[in-house]
Amino acid sequence: MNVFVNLSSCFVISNCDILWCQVDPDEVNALAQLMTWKTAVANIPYGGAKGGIGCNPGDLSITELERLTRVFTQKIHDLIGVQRDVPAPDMGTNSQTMAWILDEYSKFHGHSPGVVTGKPIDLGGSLGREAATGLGMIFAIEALFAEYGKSIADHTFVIQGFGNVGIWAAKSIYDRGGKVIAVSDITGAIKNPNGIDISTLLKHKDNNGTLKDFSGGEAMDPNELLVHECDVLIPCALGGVLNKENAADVKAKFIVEGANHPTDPEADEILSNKGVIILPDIYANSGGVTVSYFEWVQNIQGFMWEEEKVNHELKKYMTNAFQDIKKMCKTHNCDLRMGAFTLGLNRVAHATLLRGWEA
Ligand SMILES: NC(=O)C1=CN([C@@H]2O[C@H](COP(=O)(O)OP(=O)(O)OC[C@H]3O[C@@H](n4cnc5c(N)ncnc54)[C@H](OP(=O)(O)O)[C@@H]3O)[C@@H](O)[C@H]2O)C=CC1
Ligand SMILES: O=C(O)CCC(=O)C(=O)O
Repeated sequence: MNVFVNLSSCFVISNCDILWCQVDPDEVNALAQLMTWKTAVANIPYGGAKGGIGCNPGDLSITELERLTRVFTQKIHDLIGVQRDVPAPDMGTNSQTMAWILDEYSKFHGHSPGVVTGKPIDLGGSLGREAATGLGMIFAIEALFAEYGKSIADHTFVIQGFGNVGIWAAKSIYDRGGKVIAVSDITGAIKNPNGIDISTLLKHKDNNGTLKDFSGGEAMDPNELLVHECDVLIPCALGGVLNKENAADVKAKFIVEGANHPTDPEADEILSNKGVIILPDIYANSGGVTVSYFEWVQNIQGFMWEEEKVNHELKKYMTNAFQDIKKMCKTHNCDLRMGAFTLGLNRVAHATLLRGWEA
């Protein structure tokens, strides 16, 4: 098994999200960098980091996963800390993983709820964290659609990935009257041009662990999903899924990057030339780390916020970040991805200069 961790340097405290999936050091390095720009765009006092283990959690028993997580924590416990680096869940990890990290870390350093975020509520987790990345994306889409006088209910959506991010995005779209017309997980894809009943699909996935054989939709080729006719495409699974092989065939008018780096640079150019509007990952999926920051603040305060307050603050951060990105786009006459990177880089550069680290 290939076990590694990459923790990047930070201004205040970095945020080391933990992936249990197929990973390699270059990819984790790139993801750590993305976190740095993401936390700057979100305007929260974190840097960026990422750690991962190359494994398929689906192949491991619960006790194997626990042992793996505890050994991983034994290797990194001196690198993380409430005021140093705060791990959070990412692909293939969840609140249970965070509970094991917290417990193992606490054996070395004493009980420290603030050392991880995305943990179970009963161990000091934040209300609203589980939904935060998906819901944050919805606030991002609403901020974008407000520019066109449109709403979620006017649009059709296709979602790749039905895990933490995909599920909460689908639920939030469904609750607002939007039509999710196709979704996929690792086992396959389903479509329904009239809109999938997401609450029934969730029960099906809970009971069967897969989208397969769902009676409220028709099976479709998962490779077709990304180029399926729709208004908004939301990749919420792997990186690099939009590439030069399929970008020209994408029919969506908007892409909202729930996954990290789902669009490779060649695809980005092809899609931009086609006039597709992309809400970039470092903004679109920043709701997760934003509520992780709220969780850490609550742990330090020793005070739990109501879910309404968490969601209200999340909406404020997502809306403010969108306005800040738009200002960059206007100033530099650029698209949203360039606007978001410029915003993030400028904030990091400004903080660097203030600290006297001028080269
Ligand atoms: N969790 C978070 O807060 C954040 C996550 N992200 C990013 O969002 C993405 C998803 O993360 P998250 O939801 O947490 O991960 P999860 O592990 O909860 O879910 C991943 C989903 O992707 C599906 N999947 C895996 N491989 C494929 C494939 N080849 N084709 C289609 N679907 C596939 C899985 O299928 P199955 O259900 O069958 O296993 C699962 O539904 C990742 O890129 C992650 O880095 C970004 C910001 C925050
Ligand atoms: O910090 C978090 O809560 C997780 C965020 C995350 O995994 C990401 O933004 O890629």
